[in-house]
Amino acid sequence: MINVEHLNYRYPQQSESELTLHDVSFSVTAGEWVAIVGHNGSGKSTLAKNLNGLLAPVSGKITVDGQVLTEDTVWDIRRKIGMVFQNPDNQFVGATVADDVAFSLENQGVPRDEMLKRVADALAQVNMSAFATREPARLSGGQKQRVALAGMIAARPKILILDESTSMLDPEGRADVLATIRQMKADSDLTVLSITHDIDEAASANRVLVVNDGELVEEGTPAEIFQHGPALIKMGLDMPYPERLKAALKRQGVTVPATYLTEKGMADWLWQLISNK
Ligand SMILES: Nc1ncnc2c1ncn2[C@@H]1O[C@H](COP(=O)(O)OP(=O)(O)OP(=O)(O)O)[C@@H](O)[C@H]1O
Repeated sequence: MINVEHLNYRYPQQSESELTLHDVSFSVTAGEWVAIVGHNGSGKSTLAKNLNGLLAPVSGKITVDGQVLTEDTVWDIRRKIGMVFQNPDNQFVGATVADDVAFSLENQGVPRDEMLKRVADALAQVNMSAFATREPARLSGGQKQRVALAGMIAARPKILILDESTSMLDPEGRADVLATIRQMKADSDLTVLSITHDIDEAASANRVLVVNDGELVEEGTPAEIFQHGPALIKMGLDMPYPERLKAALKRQGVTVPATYLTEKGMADWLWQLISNK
């Protein structure tokens, strides 16, 4: 669904010898959920903006749903990609929350009855029905992120790119959004690319890509990547709780399993450890 080959990108004010993205190549198959992690400033947002043509690379090739990204195809490609940014303020166009969620549907020429239904359903999914007639600018950061996501649910893009779009939500809100995305994936063959510092969001992905200083340095399943323990912090991820507990036990001289443990796995292992004493 997404294919990136030898992508190089520099901002106009950078010198010829500098690159913000350096020789980045990866593929995402249809229906896959890929998380992109990396420390602040490593180039993740720049990569996302290259994917939908908001920024044009120095060199390299991007193919989205079989179309090579060029000046001629950029509008077609943008229609297939729904993007939710960390700070959705700049994305709001409607006078009310409902207008805003409806905006892309109007552009797609969706009939009015269906549009109203899709908007109501999308707002219900993100628990924002009560805010339908409010002004988007007056909402809290987390509410804005929910509305931006509702816009994507209603628009039904083939690809959803989330750029730290759960960062302003509390843990419960984040869990709700992840559940909503899982539901969207179950309803259609949605491809998801999520840029995140949140370990639960990364754990929801099929695959994790690690970006460091503009280069793709590693990729693996969440379990493979999480085994890095404390090094995860350098990768821009918060360390998962079982890994933090494992590190603390190891410091106390306890022999801990080398494999990645989920919270349930950790509870089972601890139970066994205590039972054997
Ligand atoms: N508009 C811009 N002009 C010039 N340089 C920029 C611009 N936007 C970002 N950069 C620089 O490009 C590099 C990569 O930034 P980018 O926002 O892509 O990183 P990121 O990994 O998404 O970071 P974060 O996790 O903080 O969002 C940084 O050094 C940043 O300062």
